[in-house]
Amino acid sequence: MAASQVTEVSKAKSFGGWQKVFQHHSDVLKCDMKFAIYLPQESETKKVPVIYYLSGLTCTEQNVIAKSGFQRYASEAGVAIVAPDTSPRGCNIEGEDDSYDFGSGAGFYINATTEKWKENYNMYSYVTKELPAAIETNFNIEPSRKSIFGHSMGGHGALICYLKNPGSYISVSAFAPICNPSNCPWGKKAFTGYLGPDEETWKEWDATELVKSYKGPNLGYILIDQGADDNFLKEKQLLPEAFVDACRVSNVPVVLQMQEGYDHSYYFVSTFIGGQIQHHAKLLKQ
Ligand SMILES: N[C@@H](CCC(=O)N[C@@H](CS)C(=O)NCC(=O)O)C(=O)O
Repeated sequence: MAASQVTEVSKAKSFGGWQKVFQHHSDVLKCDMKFAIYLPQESETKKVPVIYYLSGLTCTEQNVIAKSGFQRYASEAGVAIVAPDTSPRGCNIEGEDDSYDFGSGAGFYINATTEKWKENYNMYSYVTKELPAAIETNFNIEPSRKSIFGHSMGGHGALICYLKNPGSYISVSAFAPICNPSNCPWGKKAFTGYLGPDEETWKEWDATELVKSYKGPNLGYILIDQGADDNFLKEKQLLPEAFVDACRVSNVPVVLQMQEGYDHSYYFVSTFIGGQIQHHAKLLKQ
């Protein structure tokens, strides 16, 4: 079955629009995938802009739709929000379910090159090409008006999708992104597994490296919210200062909002998701 053939799994009315989940077969991941889409009421009568949301480690498409309360803000702004799963599922790769930070639930939104993972672990192609094509075929979406954001591993995913496709996404933002995976334990483990030990090959998948040579347009600024009491910040998994320093060097506008007292959880994401959606909506509707 083609990826554009989607089957509805669930639907619930929310703030005048619909929170739906669909399933389809992904050719680039060679497995069945679920994704969530929130369709605001406007989409019943006209094409609406879309914001892709990439989730963090251990998540499926369910976490953000159940925990962040984003539907209120998406409805007010008249934008659709698409939330894919975080990795291929059930591929029968030895060890795929052994750890929370590698394999299932931890696709890192890159294309793997190592023998063991490259058949299935192509989340970058999935979220930048195959999924948008399926969304544009099936829903009332304006293809040229899309933005991207995400949390933690997904915040980094959003940054690399934006930086590797100049002009494709109107804006990007992130919650507590893993900013410099080549230099943190989560990233080193994932990149060694998916890309192999040659760190030179990691650079094209690391936002802090990519921004150093970014020459594309910036309609707005890159917006990052980071909890100041986030344990993963203290453990040096996130390294936002490395990303901000690299942006300064290449003159890419960035705003890092340190949020006093907040941790890494969905209590933090739900507090600031309204602000990030409004940031995107303003640029998407210009
Ligand atoms: N389970 C991991 C942490 C995983 C984690 O914090 N995941 C975040 C994204 S990086 C998340 O969104 N978890 C799911 C949730 O809170 O609903 C640990 O205990 O160290």
